[in-house]
Amino acid sequence: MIREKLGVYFIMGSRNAGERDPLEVLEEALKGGITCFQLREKGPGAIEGRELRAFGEACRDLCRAYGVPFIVNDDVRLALELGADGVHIGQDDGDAGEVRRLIGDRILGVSVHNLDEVREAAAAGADYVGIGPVYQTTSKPDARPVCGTLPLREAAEAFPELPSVGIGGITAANAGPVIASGASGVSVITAISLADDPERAAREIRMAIEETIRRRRRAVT
Ligand SMILES: Cc1ncc(COP(=O)(O)OP(=O)(O)O)c(N)n1
Ligand SMILES: Cc1ncsc1CCOP(=O)(O)O
Ligand SMILES: [Mg+2]
Repeated sequence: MIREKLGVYFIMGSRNAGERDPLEVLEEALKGGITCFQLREKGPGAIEGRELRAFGEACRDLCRAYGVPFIVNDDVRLALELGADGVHIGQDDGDAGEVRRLIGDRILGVSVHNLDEVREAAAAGADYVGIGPVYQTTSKPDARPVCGTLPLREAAEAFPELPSVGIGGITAANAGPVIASGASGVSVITAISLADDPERAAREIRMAIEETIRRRRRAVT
C-alpha cells in the first residue's frame, strides 16, 4: 500500500544539498528513516543527459538497498529508463491519464490545489496527491500561494481513499498539523537536504508524525 510509504517523503535533486555530496545526504536520510524518495532535478545548475541518468541510477540503487520507493519528478521517460517505482507530475506536466497509461501499475503522484483537481487526479488513476505549499517555501520559486492545512483536510474528507501528502516549508516542528489534517505524509526538501545532520532531521520528522498519529488514535479510542 502506497499510503504506508508516504510518511516521510524526501525530495531532492543534485543541487539541493549545498556543499555536500547529495548521495551522501540521501543515504543519511535513508538511515534516518525516510519512507519514500523523489528525484527532482530542477533550478540553477540542474544536470541533464548522461550525468542525470548516472545520478538517478545511484539514487535508485540507494533507495532499493533501503527498500524505499524511488519516484521521478516530471520526466516519464527518465522514470522508465531508470526503472523507477513511480512518477510525480503537476498540473502543467501533461495529462495524468496519459501518464498512467505510459507507466502501467507504477506509482503515480499528482500535485493538486483544490477539490476539482483532486477529483480529476483520482479519476485519472493517481495513487496519491501532493498538496501545497502548506507553508512558505524557498525551494520552488513558481509555487502557488501558501495554502495552509485546510485543503489537506478537505481532500481527506472528500476522498478518504486517496492518500495525500503536504508539501512546502515542512519541518519536524510543523509536520504535526499536516498529519492531523488527514495527510498520510509530509514531503520535504530543505529540512532534510540542508540539515547539518540529515539523518537526525529525517528521524525527527518521522518521530513528529508518529507522535501525531499516536495522539489521534488516543483521541478516538
Ligand atoms: C509530492 C510532491 N508534491 C508536489 C510536488 C510539486 O509538483 P509540481 O507542481 O509539478 O512542481 P515541480 O516539483 O515539478 O516543480 C512534487 N514535486 N512532489
Ligand atoms: C516542490 C514543491 N511544491 C510545492 S512547495 C515545493 C517545495 C518544497 O520544498 P521545501 O520542503 O524546501 O519547502
Ligand atoms: Mg512538476
